[in-house]
This record gives sequence, structure tokens and C-alpha cells, in this order.
Amino acid sequence: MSDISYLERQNEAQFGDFVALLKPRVMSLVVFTAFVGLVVAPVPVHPFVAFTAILFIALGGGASGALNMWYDADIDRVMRRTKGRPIPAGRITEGEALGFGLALAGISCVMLALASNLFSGLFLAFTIFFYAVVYTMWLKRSTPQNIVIGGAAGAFPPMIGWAVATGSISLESIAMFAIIFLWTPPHFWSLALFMKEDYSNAGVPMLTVTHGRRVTRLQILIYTLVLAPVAIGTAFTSIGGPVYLAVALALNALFIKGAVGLWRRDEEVALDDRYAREKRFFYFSLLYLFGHFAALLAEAGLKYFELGGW
Ligand code: HEM
Ligand SMILES: CC(C)=CCC/C(C)=C/CC/C(C)=C/COP(=O)(O)OP(=O)(O)O
Repeated sequence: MSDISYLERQNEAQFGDFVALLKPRVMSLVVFTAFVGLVVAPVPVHPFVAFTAILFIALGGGASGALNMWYDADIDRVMRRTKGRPIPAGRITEGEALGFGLALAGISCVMLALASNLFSGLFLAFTIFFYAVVYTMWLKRSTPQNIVIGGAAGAFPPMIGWAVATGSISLESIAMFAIIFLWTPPHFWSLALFMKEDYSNAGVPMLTVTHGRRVTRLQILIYTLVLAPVAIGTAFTSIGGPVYLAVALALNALFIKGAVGLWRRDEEVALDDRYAREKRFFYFSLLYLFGHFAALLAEAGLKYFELGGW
């Protein structure tokens, strides 16, 4: 793995470069789901404990992003979407990113265990390992199912939030996991549809490269159809309710409608319109996930209000 030496560095690393290693934009939604997992749990958590726990989960997520960028420096240099990142741009060396990621991972796991409980700290460590090693180092470069299995890493955070409050796993935390797990393929494959050139240049076996657009669009539709009952069904668990049910029904109807629109034969749609639809679907996938977890938060607020919490 080639690495520029400290002396060869093209540009001086700035604080912002180390922040960029943490993938803050992606991790913002990840951390939101962890926060919701903590708040909807049936065990109240002191606000200071909740704040520190979410902070260390966020730093743990960032650490996994830094380790991902350390290992992916070679393919990031090739892909248009990622070649401006700190390591391929020569602002941070791979060794610095590795050291930063490992240090942050260790600190965040230990501090989460101390701030909440050992189980949560271990769960965070496992999640970092799953993303940095199982997904980034193994699955991503070896199978078109990479993001399906690797997607588990992105689905663990609400379970960690729940574990901070309860020290355990439950049907509800598994339901939140399942929503993100089944959401990840439509989320990512819609991006890969309009980013296909990048992945084939980098030699990464994403489904769009190995099986083409039509299979990818069919897989997106299948996952949205499997996801809908799981997401809607969560309304009937202890963390759901009428507000969540209404939001889930609307968002899943729109998500399936979008997936059907993508699945329409490519030939029927002009190229520019095709990319526009894929990009729209990708960005809607973010609203989809945020909307479900925001509705769970609203249900928790309503329950707290009904119990006379205010
Ligand atoms: C293995 C699972 C996942 C894969 C392969 C994946 C892939 C991607 C990629 C390639 C991007 C574009 C980012 C960029 O160009 O910098 C992206 C954006 C994003 N992802 Fe995912 N993602 C995954 C899981 C998740 C999860 C679990 C969440 C949140 C819970 C998430 C939230 C986001 C957000 C918020 C963005 C937009 C970031 C921006 O606007 O720059 N992703 N995803
Ligand atoms: C608490 C904790 C450890 C959370 C981790 C959550 C997690 C794994 C989120 C997935 C984020 C993501 C963009 C994955 C894509 O990696 P990629 O390498 O396919 O994307 P890239 O090509 O943009 O680098």
C-alpha cells in the first residue's frame, strides 16, 4: 500500500482534513439513529450520560470512517467522487489516518463503556470492526453483496443507543436495525447506478458493475418491497404509534413508487432523466430514513407527554 512520506506531503494537513476523515455528513444521520435508539428505550437516561454516550458513539463512527479511508486510499485515488479526499489529495498520510482512526476507536469504545455500560462499549467496538474490517477490507472488494452484508455495520447504531439505556437487545432495537439493514441496498445501489463508471475503474465489484443496471434496479425494488412491511410493522411495537404509522405508510408508498420508477426499462427514459431519477431516489432514501426515526422520536415525546412528563 503506497504511502507518501511526511516530507513528500503535497499540502499541509488542516484540522478540517482530520474532520473530513470522520465522514461527518454521513455519520450525522448514523448518530441520529443512535440517539433515537437511546431515547425510545424504556429506561430513562440522565441527560449528561446520554450526551456523553452519543458523543462517543459519534467519535466511534468517525473512527470507522477514518479507518475506511485509510484502507481505501488506493481506490479513492481512482474514483472521481473520492479523489479529493484528504489522503488521495496528499494532505494526510495513510499512516496518520490509520493512527488517528485507531486512537479514536480505542478512546470512544473505552469511554462509552465507562459512561454507560460494558456491553455498549463492546457493541461499538464490534461495529467499528465490522465496518473497517469485514466490510471495507473484505466484502467491499470481493462480492456484489458487499453492501448488503456490510450494511449491518450501519444498522447497529440504534441498537447501541438502546443498549446504552438498557444494557441489552430487544425486539424493538432489532426492528430499528432491520429498517436500516433493508434500507441500505436501495440507498447505496441508487447512488451506484449513477456512479457506475467510478466503481468499474476502481475494480470494485458493486452490483451495478457485476450484474448491470437492470438487475440492480430490480434488486432495489425487491428490497423496498421487503422493507415496507418491516418499517410499517414497527408501528405496532412498543416504540411505534399512530404518528409513526402515518409517516411510515406515506414514506414507504413513495419509496416503492420511486423504485418502480427506476425499474421502468432504461430504454423508455432519456439518459439525463434516468440519472435525475436515480439521484432523486438516492436523496429521497435519506429523507426516508430520517423520517422514520424522527417519527419514532415523536412517538417517544408523545408517550412522555401522556405520562405527564412535562
Ligand atoms: C454499507 C452501507 C452504506 C454504504 C455502502 C453507503 C454508501 C454511501 C455513499 C457512497 C455515499 C456518498 C458519500 C460521498 O460521496 O461522500 C453515501 C452518502 C450518504 N449516506 Fe450512505 N452508505 C451506507 C450506509 C449508510 C447509513 C447506515 C447511513 C445512515 C444511517 C448513511 C447515510 C448517508 C448520508 C446522510 C449520506 C449523504 C452524505 C452527503 O450528503 O455527503 N449511509 N452513502
Ligand atoms: C458507530 C459506528 C461505528 C457507525 C458506523 C456506521 C456505518 C458503517 C455507516 C456506513 C457509512 C458509509 C458511507 C459506508 C460506505 O462506505 P464506502 O467505503 O462504500 O463509501 P465511500 O466509497 O464513500 O468511502
